[in-house]
Amino acid sequence: MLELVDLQIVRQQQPLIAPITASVAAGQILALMGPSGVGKSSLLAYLSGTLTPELEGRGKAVLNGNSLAHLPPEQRHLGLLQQHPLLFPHMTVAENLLFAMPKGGSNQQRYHTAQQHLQDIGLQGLEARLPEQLSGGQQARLALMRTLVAKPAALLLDEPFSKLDKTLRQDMRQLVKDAIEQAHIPAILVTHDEEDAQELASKIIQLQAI
Ligand SMILES: Nc1ncnc2c1ncn2[C@@H]1O[C@H](COP(=O)(O)OP(=O)(O)OP(=O)(O)O)[C@@H](O)[C@H]1O
Repeated sequence: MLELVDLQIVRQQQPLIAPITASVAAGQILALMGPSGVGKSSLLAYLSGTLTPELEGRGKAVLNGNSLAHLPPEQRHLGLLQQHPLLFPHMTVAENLLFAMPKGGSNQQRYHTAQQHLQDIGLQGLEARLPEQLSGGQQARLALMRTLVAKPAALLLDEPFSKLDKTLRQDMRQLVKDAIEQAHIPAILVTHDEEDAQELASKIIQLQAI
């Protein structure tokens, strides 16, 4: 469960948005919508501990009983998916997954598990390729899987479908929805797309500028 209490983004002592309060249960998605520049990405950055120093976050975020503000970013266990797939360009498809997978077990076992994950996202046989040798849709699926194998406690999705065409977008939506339900973790989706929000989210918040 992820609870947000009076979250706000502030620039030079001036709040940019009206405070938001919401809770997101495991397996569910909260969508944040609102005009460009209102502060949607900044809210996600505040949660993940990567907010630019020019901006300040206020309010409380509690993930499974732990206040995020009390944890350094690397201990928050948040998975982040963005518009541009986050993949190491010099690593193969398999290496990208193996890097993110929990350590332990034999190399052979780990490689076998990675292969199964690749099969789940239709990338079987592409283990040895570099990310640049994948299509946009394949990269998006690999970036999603790479985030999930790290077993995040919650997912932050910042316009993750906006680079995909209509059909791929539909496929990715379904994949993300199923993955969040299966991993049983809460997620926040930032989007400009009404359809994304309607199809995925159990709750939609329109951020209001002030
Ligand atoms: N480094 C910075 N210094 C000062 N202001 C910044 C900085 N980065 C972002 N901002 C401002 O913070 C506000 C919120 O930006 P943010 O990217 O969170 O908006 P957004 O709602 O995600 O926009 P979009 O929908 O266009 O992606 C904007 O007004 C932006 O100009």
